[in-house]
Amino acid sequence: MMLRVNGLHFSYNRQLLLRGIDFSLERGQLLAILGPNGVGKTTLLKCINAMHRPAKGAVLVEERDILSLRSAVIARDIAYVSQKNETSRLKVFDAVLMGRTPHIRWHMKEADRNRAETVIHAMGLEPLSMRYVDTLSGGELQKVCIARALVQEPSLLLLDEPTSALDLKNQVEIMALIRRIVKEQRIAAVMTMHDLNMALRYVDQTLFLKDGVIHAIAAPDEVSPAVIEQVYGLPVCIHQLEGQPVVLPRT
Ligand SMILES: Nc1ncnc2c1ncn2[C@@H]1O[C@H](COP(=O)(O)OP(=O)(O)OP(=O)(O)O)[C@@H](O)[C@H]1O
Repeated sequence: MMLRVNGLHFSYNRQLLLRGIDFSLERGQLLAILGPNGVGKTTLLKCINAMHRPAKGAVLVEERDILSLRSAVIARDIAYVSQKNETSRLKVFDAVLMGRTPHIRWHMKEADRNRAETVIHAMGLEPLSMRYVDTLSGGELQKVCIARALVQEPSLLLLDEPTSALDLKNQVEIMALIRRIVKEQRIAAVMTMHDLNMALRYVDQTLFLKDGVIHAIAAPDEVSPAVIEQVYGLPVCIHQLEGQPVVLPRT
C-alpha cells in the first residue's frame, strides 16, 4: 500500500480535531478529502506530509512510518502543494526546475531540464516561463506550484485545494493532467477539494470528513445525496448528465 493512515488522532492545543482516521491508498489512485470549512482537511494533509505530528496513530508511506523517514527522503518522495502559495523573485522556469532539487546530487543534468520543459509544456506555461513568479496572477501561480510538484516526480502527491484559483478550462485541464500522471506513473495523490463535481469526475475515492471523523469513504459513483446532505447540511440531488454525476443544491 502506498499510503496507510492508521487510527490517526490530531489536536491543536489539546483540542481534538481529528479522531480515529483510518484509510489507505494504492499506487495509481487519486483520493479527494472533502468536508465543510474548518473540519480538518488541510490538517489531515499536513499530518500525511509529516508537517504535523498526530497525537495518536500513524501515517505509513509504503509501510514506513512517515515520522521515521529522513527529511531528504520525504522531500524526494512526497510533493506537497499548499493552499497558500509562496512567491519569490525567481523566473517561472527556475521555480519549476527547483522541483528537481531533491534528486540532484552535484549538478543539474539535461534530464532535469527536460523534465521541467515537459511539464511546462503539458501545463501550457511556456508563455510565462521567463516571467517572475512574484508578478503572476493567483491562478498562474497555482499552476506553477503544481508544475513544480509534478517536476519532482514524487511517489505521493499531496495537493491542498489545487484548483481553487483556476478558471473552468484550467480546472479541467489540470485535473485531467494530474489524473493522467497518477495513472501513467503509478503514483498516489491525495487532494483536498470543495468542488464536489470536480471530485466526482476525476478522483477514484472520496473521503468525507464530518465532526472530526470519516463520515464516508466511497467511489464517486457510490456517493449518495444523503451523504452530501449529512456532511454539508444542505439538501442536494445528484443527476447523471452525459454520463457524469452532477451535484445540485435543492434550495
Ligand atoms: N495552527 C493552528 N492552531 C490552532 N488551530 C488551528 C491551526 N490551524 C488550523 N486550526 C483550526 O483547525 C480547524 C481545521 O483547520 P483546517 O485548515 O484543517 O480545515 P479545512 O477543513 O482545511 O478548512 P477549509 O475548508 O476552510 O480550508 C479550523 O477550525 C482551524 O481554525
